[in-house]
Amino acid sequence: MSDKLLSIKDLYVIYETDEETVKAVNGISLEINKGETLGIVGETGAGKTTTALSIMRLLPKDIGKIIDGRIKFDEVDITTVTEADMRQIRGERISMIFQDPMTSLNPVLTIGEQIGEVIELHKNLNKENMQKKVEEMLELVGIPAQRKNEYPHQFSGGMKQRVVIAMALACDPELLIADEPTTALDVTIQAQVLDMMDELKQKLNTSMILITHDLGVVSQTCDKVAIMYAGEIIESGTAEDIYEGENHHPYTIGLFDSIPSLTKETARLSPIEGLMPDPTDLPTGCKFHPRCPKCMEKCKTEKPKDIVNGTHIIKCHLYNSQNCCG
Ligand SMILES: Nc1ncnc2c1ncn2[C@@H]1O[C@H](COP(=O)(O)OP(=O)(O)OP(=O)(O)O)[C@@H](O)[C@H]1O
Ligand code: NI
Repeated sequence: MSDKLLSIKDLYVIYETDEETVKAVNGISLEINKGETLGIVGETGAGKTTTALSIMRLLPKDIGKIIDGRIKFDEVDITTVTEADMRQIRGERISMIFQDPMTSLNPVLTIGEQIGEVIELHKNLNKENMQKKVEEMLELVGIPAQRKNEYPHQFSGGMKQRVVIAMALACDPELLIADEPTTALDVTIQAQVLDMMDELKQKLNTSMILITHDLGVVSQTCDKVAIMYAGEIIESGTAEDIYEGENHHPYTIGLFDSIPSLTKETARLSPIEGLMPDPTDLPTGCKFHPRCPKCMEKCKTEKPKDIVNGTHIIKCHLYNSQNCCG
């Protein structure tokens, strides 16, 4: 049975200007099956949004370039498909919630009008059915249908985010990419929106990519997790591999240590020391070695390979095929 929906193989993406070449994505591979949710986790600048924009083929024109690799969505090769076909895929089969969702709402249109616009683009409905669909979408995200005549400023941040999610789902996409969908919200509202996304995923069987800085955020929602550092996936696996597995990449351990704790008041955040490397001048060997507490001599010169143990993959010299990965 092939229920593979998206597969990315050895993808390399750069941003090229006259002054510099930013190596944003450096050889990532991943797969998502139908109905599955993948979390992509990493610090700022890791290449998460670039990966999402590559799937949508919305990299900034003339600057952002896929220089190698394949992106296959169902049977379509995203890297070579025509712009006309891509336009149809975007919005009809794949939709994306952008990193700054609050700005994706138009202040002068009602919530209902804005959801209606999305539906109109993709579905041929008469006025009455269109209104029904708008109401259905609002209720799906937990907003009473009668609020469709209100304007964005009458909604709280969390409610606006629900509207943005309703718009993204209005075309019944097979894949929803959510780029930091809750970062702008406070912690309680964040949890509510995530719970809702979790429910939607069960109900609609939509595949999802959930992008976040915070390993804690994806734990309840994701089937699989990919951890990105300097444009590479340095560890990936099922949620169980990542949250219960014994062995981890030192960077993943650092991310775990920096999850804010709600329960332990005295717990101090221990963010990973140092900064993400300059993407125009990446370190040799393992890209994490300058920050790695476990750095060995060979990490400075030799690129680590993926060490695979079933579904769990770690790119680190600490492990080899005998002792990985748990
Ligand atoms: N239009 C652009 N031109 C040049 N460099 C860019 C452009 N967009 C992104 N970059 C660079 O590419 C790298 C990857 O950026 P990307 O936005 O994919 O990271 P991210 O993981 O999504 O980070 P964040 O968590 O901050 O959103 C960064 O070094 C970033 O500065
Ligand atoms: Ni981003």
